[in-house]
Amino acid sequence: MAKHWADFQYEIYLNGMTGAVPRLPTDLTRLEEMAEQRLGPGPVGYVAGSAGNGSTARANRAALDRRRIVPRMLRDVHERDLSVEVLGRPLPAPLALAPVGVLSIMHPEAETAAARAAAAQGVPFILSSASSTPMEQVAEAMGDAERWFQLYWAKDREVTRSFLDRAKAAGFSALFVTLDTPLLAWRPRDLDQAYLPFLHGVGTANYFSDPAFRAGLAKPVHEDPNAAVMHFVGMFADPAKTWPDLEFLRENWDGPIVLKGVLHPDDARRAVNAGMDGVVVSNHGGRQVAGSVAAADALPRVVEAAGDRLTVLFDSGVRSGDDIYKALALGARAVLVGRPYAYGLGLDGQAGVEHVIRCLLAELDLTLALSGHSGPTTLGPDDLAEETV
Ligand SMILES: Cc1cc2nc3c(=O)[nH]c(=O)nc-3n(C[C@H](O)[C@H](O)[C@H](O)COP(=O)(O)O)c2cc1C
Ligand SMILES: CC(C)CC(=O)C(=O)O
Repeated sequence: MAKHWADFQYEIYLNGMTGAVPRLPTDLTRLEEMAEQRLGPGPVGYVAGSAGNGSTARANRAALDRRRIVPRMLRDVHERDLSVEVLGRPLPAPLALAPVGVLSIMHPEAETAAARAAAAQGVPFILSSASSTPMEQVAEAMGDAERWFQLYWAKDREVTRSFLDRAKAAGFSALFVTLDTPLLAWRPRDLDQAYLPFLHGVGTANYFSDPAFRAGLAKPVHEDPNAAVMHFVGMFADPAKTWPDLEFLRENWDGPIVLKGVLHPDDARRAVNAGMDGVVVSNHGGRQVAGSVAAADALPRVVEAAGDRLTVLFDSGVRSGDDIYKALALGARAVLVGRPYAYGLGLDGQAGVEHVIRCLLAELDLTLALSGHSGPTTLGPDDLAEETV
């Protein structure tokens, strides 16, 4: 019998018999405020912030909230199984941790703690190129657990080649290429505090440890760390890239390649033509294009364009199990979650990230069961109604 993630609720109640209550809230929307009180406005502002006046991030939430679940009754849900296949891999649940850069601003154990949490719960961890921990260290902490690598497609081809080689050698099985960040967006919350984490003693050790990256520096990192950061800022992404450039990645990566940040159905068709394996329908959690379409509103059209030719994943605004349910009903195979686990990490390290994963999946399990589904595979658009205000 598959694991029932919902059992977490009775574990919490039973622990309560000895006076223990969860160290973190089980409504994950409360984490941001707690994290800000504990960790201060700079780091939490960076994590919480978004592009422009925040309208994209708000639209992400509104698009999920506007869709309502239409539960079905009397459908035998006593045995449930949340497992799905993603990119040819069996996963225990339709969830992965999104790539989030420089996690050392949240916790000293940074990506290592988050990756351990993912491994402990059986959820894939997507490591950011901009990790504050070298990818080999993160991989070692994960044993043989499922890990995927997110690529910022650098201007310097040798850095990209080096990252791909390192990721392969470190056992990352899939490549997520982020397309929506050819430049860093206008982010007022960071600009108003003049806070860019890379310049606050954090650096991005994943680049700084890379021989091809270091070869481009005039001075060693320790002699001029700010110059190294500015070199990173100038080269980590390449606004000159176009669709034919994907051939280079296809030639240099044997495993699945997923394009992250696709919102237009024509771009999904282009992904198919370029031989890609999947897309993440995402607007980067509202952090890139101010005024962008909400990710959940873009999802159905991308799903339709992809047909069965691409694995369609989803992120941007997911804060609860019912949000995951809605994204799956709109056609996503699985979802990624970003900020909630970053706050969990900041507040309680590995245990905090595990708490976030367990809350999301317990709530998903219960939402499915209470709505008449024994697993994600039977969900469809008919399980949702759209509120018109
Ligand atoms: C602090 C922070 C850093 C991020 N860094 C990266 C990154 O390095 N690479 C990337 O592809 N996406 C990055 N993202 C975007 C996430 O992968 C994901 O698309 C987004 O967080 C999803 O929205 P959510 O935070 O509402 O769940 C970052 C997001 C945040 C909040
Ligand atoms: C710009 C990156 C290095 C990090 C990122 O993706 C983000 O802050 O959203």
